[in-house]
Amino acid sequence: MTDATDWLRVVAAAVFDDAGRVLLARRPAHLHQGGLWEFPGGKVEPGESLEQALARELEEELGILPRRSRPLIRIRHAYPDRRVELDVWRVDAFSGEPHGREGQPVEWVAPEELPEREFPAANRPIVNAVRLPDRYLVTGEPAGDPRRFLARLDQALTGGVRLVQLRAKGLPEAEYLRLAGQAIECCRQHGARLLLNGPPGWVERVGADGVHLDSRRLASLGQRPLDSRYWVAASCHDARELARAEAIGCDFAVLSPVLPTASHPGAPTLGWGGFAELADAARIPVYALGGVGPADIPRAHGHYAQGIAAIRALWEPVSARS
Ligand SMILES: Nc1nc2c([nH]c(=O)n2[C@@H]2O[C@H](COP(=O)(O)OP(=O)(O)OP(=O)(O)O)[C@@H](O)[C@H]2O)c(=O)[nH]1
Ligand SMILES: [Mg+2]
Repeated sequence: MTDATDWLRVVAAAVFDDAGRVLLARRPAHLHQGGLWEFPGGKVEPGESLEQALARELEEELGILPRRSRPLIRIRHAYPDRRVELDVWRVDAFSGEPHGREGQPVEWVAPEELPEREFPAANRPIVNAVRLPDRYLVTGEPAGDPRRFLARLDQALTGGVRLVQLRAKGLPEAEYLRLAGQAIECCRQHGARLLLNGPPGWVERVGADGVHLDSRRLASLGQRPLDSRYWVAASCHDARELARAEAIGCDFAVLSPVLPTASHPGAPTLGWGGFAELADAARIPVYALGGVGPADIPRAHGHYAQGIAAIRALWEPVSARS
């Protein structure tokens, strides 16, 4: 028996196919959390590295060998009868043909359909991590002709951005809402999601995909402002704000500043070490923001981040990049 005070170390995998679907397995009815869907995986054995445990479990349960994998999220969850530390990896290439080697049903599922499945309680943040991309664009302030702003947005989306926060603190309400409508249309054309950095009530009015709460709104809310069909994200700067974002049921957070930025010279920064400590302890996916760009994505993944969030590094016109 496991000592009740111990954390049971588990590795699990979000295995993706070339069509972007993820592989689920159904837990046998007699096991812990039986009958629910899960990401294939199992207990780490003594002396095993996480990568070794991942390769062994995927071979035992699915008959595949991971060829390209990276950390996705680490979540600790206390069930009434056991406490698990789930190290979830994203597997983007593998050899072999996956099948339920232990007789368990397996199924390829599109990420957007995951919310309809029933998972163990620990899996809510994992499902969000699977559904979220590795970069989150925060728009620069619109200035002048909105057509220039929309052209830039289109350029970022063409470059692969799939999640956008419309941040335009300087615009009056009517102009913000008009721009939001146009930005949503632009995002739709690329299959991307748009979150409003504004009052949650605006989201349904313009048909956005969710809300991004700044620190002030996060502090003022006692509960999640929108239902689970929408994304709810929050800007955090320390453990207290992250705890608040989790407590009100946010889907993910952005934690900053990781590194010094041109917009806040001399401001104290977390550094990657400080970031990793907070992101690891968080129970929701966390993006790294502040002085980081797409080139930092692998490093972010090595520090418990979902990926990077950026204004400058994702928003500059391509021609202006060196
Ligand atoms: N594999 C997997 N386990 C999960 C998930 N979510 C979750 O809470 N768990 C919990 O993590 C633990 C995983 O153990 P497991 O039963 O898969 O272990 P295993 O493959 O080594 O099984 P075995 O001990 O029967 O050989 C269980 O307590 C399970 O409830 C998930 O998505 N995937
Ligand atoms: Mg298992």
